[in-house]
Amino acid sequence: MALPKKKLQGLVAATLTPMTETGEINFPIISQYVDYLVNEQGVKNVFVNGSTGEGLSLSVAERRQLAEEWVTKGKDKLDHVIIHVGALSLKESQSLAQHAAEIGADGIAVIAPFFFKSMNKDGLIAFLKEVATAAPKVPFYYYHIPALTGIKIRAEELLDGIQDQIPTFQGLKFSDVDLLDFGQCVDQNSHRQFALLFGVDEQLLSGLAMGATGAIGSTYNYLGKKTNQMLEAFERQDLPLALNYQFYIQRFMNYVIKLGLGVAQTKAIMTLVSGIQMGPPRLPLQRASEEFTLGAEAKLKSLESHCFP
Ligand SMILES: CC(=O)N[C@@H]([C@@H](O)[C@H](O)[C@H](O)CO)[C@@H](O)CC(=O)C(=O)O
Repeated sequence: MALPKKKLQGLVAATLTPMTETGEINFPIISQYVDYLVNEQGVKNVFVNGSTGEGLSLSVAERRQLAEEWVTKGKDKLDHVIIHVGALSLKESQSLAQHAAEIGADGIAVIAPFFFKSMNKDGLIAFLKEVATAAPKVPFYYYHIPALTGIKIRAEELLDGIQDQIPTFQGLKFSDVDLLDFGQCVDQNSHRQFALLFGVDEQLLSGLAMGATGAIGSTYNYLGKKTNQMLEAFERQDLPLALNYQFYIQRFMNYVIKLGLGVAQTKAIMTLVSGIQMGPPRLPLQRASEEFTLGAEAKLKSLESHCFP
């Protein structure tokens, strides 16, 4: 059975894909990006080519090259580099999984195919199993994000008996607000053998209370430090302080969600906070407006002085 070299826990940044003004991947930025996450945000795990990373908007060749860049530049700095290898084509997904294994990625994750959809567990498991088999020594994570895939198969149902089918299965990325479903996944995981990674950043404290073992999300790129402080407070059972951090994060997220938060806007926020140029998103997404960026900047400044004077 494939076991992670170290248990995947804590925060995992769903990385953005830096792009040049002409829409090409800006590979030289990755090295700086790794150092920023580790040194400024205290985040040592990354999830590459996911939703935030516009993975499904990249070509297979680009996805391979980007995965390689993160593994190479993250060597001896990052604890886990998880590569999302989900695709609509099983063949593409398998070739990305095989490639992830060849370059020494720490794990692979797969989203449910969302054009021709499997309406039942058996079809989805069969697809996931075929992908996992292409990388038989690499820990496998299922990426549950029903709002984007339209696949309504509950995570608790999928998890039930999954390791009998997919021996490399190591955990779940749960990007949904259904805490009943998440709670039932935790309940099934009584021996804590799987990583159950919560994916709704603005509600992470609820996920932790239900038993999340870690979290994957876009905001850990630029709010990793604050979220780590929340995790520490929760660990010490200092709930008032943990709530204070969660409310800080929620106030900001609530503000930007109302303005229309997506990958383009996350790129703008990350550029603002880190100073690293993330560039525009790839079409059909369009870059964030200047008004959005100015608003986000002002909100961050005012929150900083009000919540942590
Ligand atoms: C729908 C979506 O993009 N969800 C994000 C969250 O991190 C999300 O951006 C955050 O909670 C703000 O709403 C992640 O769950 C997605 C993710 O980890 C990924 O990029 O693969």
